Amino acid sequence: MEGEKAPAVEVCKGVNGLDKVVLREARDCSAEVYLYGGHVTSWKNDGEELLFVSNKAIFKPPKAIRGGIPICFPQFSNFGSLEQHGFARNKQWSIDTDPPPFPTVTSSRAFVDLILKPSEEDLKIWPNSYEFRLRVTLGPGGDLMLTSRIRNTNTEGKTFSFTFAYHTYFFVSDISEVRVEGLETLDYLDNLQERKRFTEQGDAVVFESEVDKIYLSTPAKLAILDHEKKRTFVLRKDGLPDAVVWNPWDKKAKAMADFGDDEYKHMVCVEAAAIEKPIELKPNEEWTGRLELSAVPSSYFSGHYFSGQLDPEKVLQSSSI
Ligand SMILES: O=P(O)(O)OC[C@H]1O[C@@H](O)[C@H](O)[C@@H](O)[C@@H]1O
Repeated sequence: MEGEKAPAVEVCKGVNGLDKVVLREARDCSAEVYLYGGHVTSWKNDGEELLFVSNKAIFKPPKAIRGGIPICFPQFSNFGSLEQHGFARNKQWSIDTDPPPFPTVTSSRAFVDLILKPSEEDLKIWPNSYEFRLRVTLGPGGDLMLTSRIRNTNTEGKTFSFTFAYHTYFFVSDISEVRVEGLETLDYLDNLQERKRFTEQGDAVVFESEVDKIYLSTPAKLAILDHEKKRTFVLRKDGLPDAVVWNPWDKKAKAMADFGDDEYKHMVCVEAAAIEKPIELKPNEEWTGRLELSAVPSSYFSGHYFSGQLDPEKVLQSSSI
């Protein structure tokens, strides 16, 4: 007997009674988005979790959820006077029931539109009116797409600028066997060395200790290869020139209250971002930043991955941004 099919979009309660939206697609693919933070906390293909969320994550305002995809807006890190990574990740978002049309049509039914607007209190901290619309879509093949549209709704002719990141925590089986490709030969600012500028020397980014770097002017496509799982995450991004790579390693892990001591072994943050050149919006102007994630089997060739290049066969199988 066939059971009742679960809905493609369902609004329900998550941890601590917080509202969340569950998106479902065929083959046990799903995603979960909390209205608190407009925060994606789960993305599964074939029932397997692809994002990292800490066992110690605190699902309670005002602390941002540790893991998943926090949204950093209107400030990345401490690049300004606002709180670390801005306030969007610890605000209550709403479901946008009537979003303006999207230029690209999706064949997916599994999507949700969220919106964040400033309250009177928020305006005291950052005196700018804006509408931040976030669409989260789960594609029919299990890909996850996030589209942010930020509009300046200041009425007094005031331009504002902001920095931004999709602070994505990927689940990996063993960080010491992970490599990030697409960033080789690029310049980066090293957060561990007073944000001095260096040029990446390795043929990929690998992890043997704490890493906290902001790569500049990065390509639209990046890959994270998980050797043990033989899985590659492909990131495609648009409007987001920079990419942050972060793993806290053992010492910083111990210092974080909402992160397990050994959990650094099972996560890596690769964050599609706009940091070096802040986005400037005149009144009524809108900016769009898109991230598309897919998980594909890794290609293996004579004991080595195709270094520096993604396997075109595999990459072409997933839809383009
Ligand atoms: O603890 P938070 O505020 O979520 O930040 C986590 C990390 O986020 C990364 O994006 C930063 O580059 C790191 O410097 C920071 O430690």
